[in-house]
Amino acid sequence: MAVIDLWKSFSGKEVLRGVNLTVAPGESLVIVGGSGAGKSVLLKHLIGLVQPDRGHVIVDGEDLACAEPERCLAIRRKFGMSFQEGALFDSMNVFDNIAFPLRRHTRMSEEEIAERVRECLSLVHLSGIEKKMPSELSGGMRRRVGFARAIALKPEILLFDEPNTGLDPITAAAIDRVIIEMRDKLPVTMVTITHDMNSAFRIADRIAMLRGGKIVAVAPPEEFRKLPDPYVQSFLAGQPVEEEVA
Ligand SMILES: Nc1ncnc2c1ncn2[C@@H]1O[C@H](COP(=O)(O)OP(=O)(O)OP(=O)(O)O)[C@@H](O)[C@H]1O
Repeated sequence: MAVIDLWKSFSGKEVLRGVNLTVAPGESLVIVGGSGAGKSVLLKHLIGLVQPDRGHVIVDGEDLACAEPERCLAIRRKFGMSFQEGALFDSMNVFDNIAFPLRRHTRMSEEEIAERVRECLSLVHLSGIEKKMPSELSGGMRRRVGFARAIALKPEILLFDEPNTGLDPITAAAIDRVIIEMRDKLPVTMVTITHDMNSAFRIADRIAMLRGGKIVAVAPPEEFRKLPDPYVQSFLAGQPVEEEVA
């Protein structure tokens, strides 16, 4: 997947100002940046939920930004998205939450769906909780059910939006282990946005920093740690800075 010279403004405010980024097949790329840097806006472009003012998002050789609406939907099916805090349907039990995309987008029988739900729950170490309601689950479990739903359709690319927000450090580390396991066990490419540098170092093959509407640094974790850029260093020291977008 590649992002080429992506620009986006909202009401005259430039949020993305020429983002360039490539993600290799099977790689786990983590995008970090201060509050308001445009991480969510960038993530929405990757999945075609937002159209750029200028630039391209290339997925398997196709330009998502130029694709016809039907083609855009087909390309979007290649993605699995894990939203902040799991974003489960509160009125459905765990089984129906994970079965939802399978019932909607495939012709699988209920038996096949049950088998796939079992497989997905097993991958996130939550076997046997099909009948539970989201309200009965802890924050970490809800995230993992969200992951199970995101992988149900066997996506090529998994997007994680702040997978650790609001979790205690131990639960956050457990979530990261599940993400790493998914990367190792599934033929999947991963893009995660986060503020959490501890998490970024655990789950990334490469870390990209978004600042001022551009990617200002991309490096594997160990190299990223040593980058001399003062902004990167203040970020690493746990002092995320408010972005000023004009
Ligand atoms: N639909 C929209 N309309 C207008 N402005 C928007 C819209 N979406 C995002 N923005 C603006 O774009 C900027 C970047 O927002 P974004 O949510 O991408 O930041 P972020 O890096 O994800 O921040 P955080 O880490 O705090 O979630 C913000 O100033 C936000 O107000």
